[in-house]
Amino acid sequence: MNNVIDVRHLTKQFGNVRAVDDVSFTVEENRIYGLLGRNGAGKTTLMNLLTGQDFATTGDIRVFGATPVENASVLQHVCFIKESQKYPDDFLVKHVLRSAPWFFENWDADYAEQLVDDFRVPVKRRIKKLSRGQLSAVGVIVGLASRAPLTFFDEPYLGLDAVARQIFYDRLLEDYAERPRTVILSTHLIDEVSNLLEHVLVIDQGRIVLDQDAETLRESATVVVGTRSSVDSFVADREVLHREGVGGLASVTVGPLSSADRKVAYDSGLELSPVSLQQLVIRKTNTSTQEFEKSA
Ligand SMILES: Nc1ncnc2c1ncn2[C@@H]1O[C@H](COP(=O)(O)OP(=O)(O)OP(=O)(O)O)[C@@H](O)[C@H]1O
Repeated sequence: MNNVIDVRHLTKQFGNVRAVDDVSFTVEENRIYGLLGRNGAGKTTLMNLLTGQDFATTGDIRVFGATPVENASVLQHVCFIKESQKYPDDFLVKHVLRSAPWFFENWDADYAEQLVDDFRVPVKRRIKKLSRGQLSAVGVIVGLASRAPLTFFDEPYLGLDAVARQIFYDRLLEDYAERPRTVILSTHLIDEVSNLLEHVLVIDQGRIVLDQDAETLRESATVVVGTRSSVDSFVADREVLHREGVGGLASVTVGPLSSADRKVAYDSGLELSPVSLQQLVIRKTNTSTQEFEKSA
C-alpha cells in the first residue's frame, strides 16, 4: 500500500495559537479519509499545509513523495475544494467549468455537465449571484469532475440541501468505485458520511487524537441497552466507555465484544447496537477537552 501523504512532526503556529501541534500521520493511496474535529480544531489549517497553501512552522510534509509548497509536479495531482473558494468577480459558472481543465489533467467535461444537471446549477449565472448552496454545488462538481488523484473537500456543502448532499455522497461513491483515488473529507455532518469513510482522522486542539480504520473503529464499541440490573451485571467486568439511563433502563457503551459475549447479552434480553461514529468522535474530543482543562 502506497502512502500519498506522509507527515512528520508537523506544527503550525499563528502568533500564540498552535493550530497544528506536532502531528504525524500517513494517508494511504485510494481510500476515503474523514478529517473530523470540532470548530477551531485545526482541520482547515492542516489542509492548507497539505496543499501547499501555507508554510509549516516546523516539521515535514511529503505529498506524492515531495514537498507540496510551490511544487507544480505535486499540485497538478491535487484538488482542494474549500468553503471559502474565491473566483474572479465577473466569472459565470460556465467559466469555472471551462477553466478547470487548465488545472486538472483528468478533468471530465461530460461528467461535469451531468453533475450540473444533477445539482441543477445555472451555468450562465454569475458566481457572485449564486445562492450559498449553489456555490457549494459548484465546488462539489469541480471536486468530483477533476478526478484528481488526491482530492480534499473542506466542509464542501454549506447551504446544500439534504437532497443535494445525498447526490454528492452517491456520486462520490459511484465514481470512486470506478476510478479509485484518495479523498480527504472534512465535515461536521459525521453520521451522514460515516458509511463513506474508510479511515478516520480526528483532530482536536491541533493534535491527532484518533487515526483508525473505520471498520475497526465501528467494531471498537457497542451500546448495550436493557434493564438496569441486566446491563449492570453484563458490564460488571468490562471497561465502560459511557453510561446513561432513564428510570429502570440503562444504556452503556463498552469496548469490543466477541461473538460469545454477544450471545450472553442476547440470552440476557439485552439489545446491542453499534456506536455511531459521531458519538465516538464526540466522546474522543470531549475527553481530551476535559483532560486539557484539568491540566491547564
Ligand atoms: N491565519 C490565522 N491567524 C491566526 N489564527 C489562526 C489563523 N488561521 C487559523 N487560526 C486559528 O487556528 C485554529 C485552527 O483553525 P482552523 O481553521 O484550522 O480550524 P477548523 O478545524 O478548520 O475549524 P472549523 O471546523 O470551525 O472550520 C483556530 O484556533 C483558529 O482561530
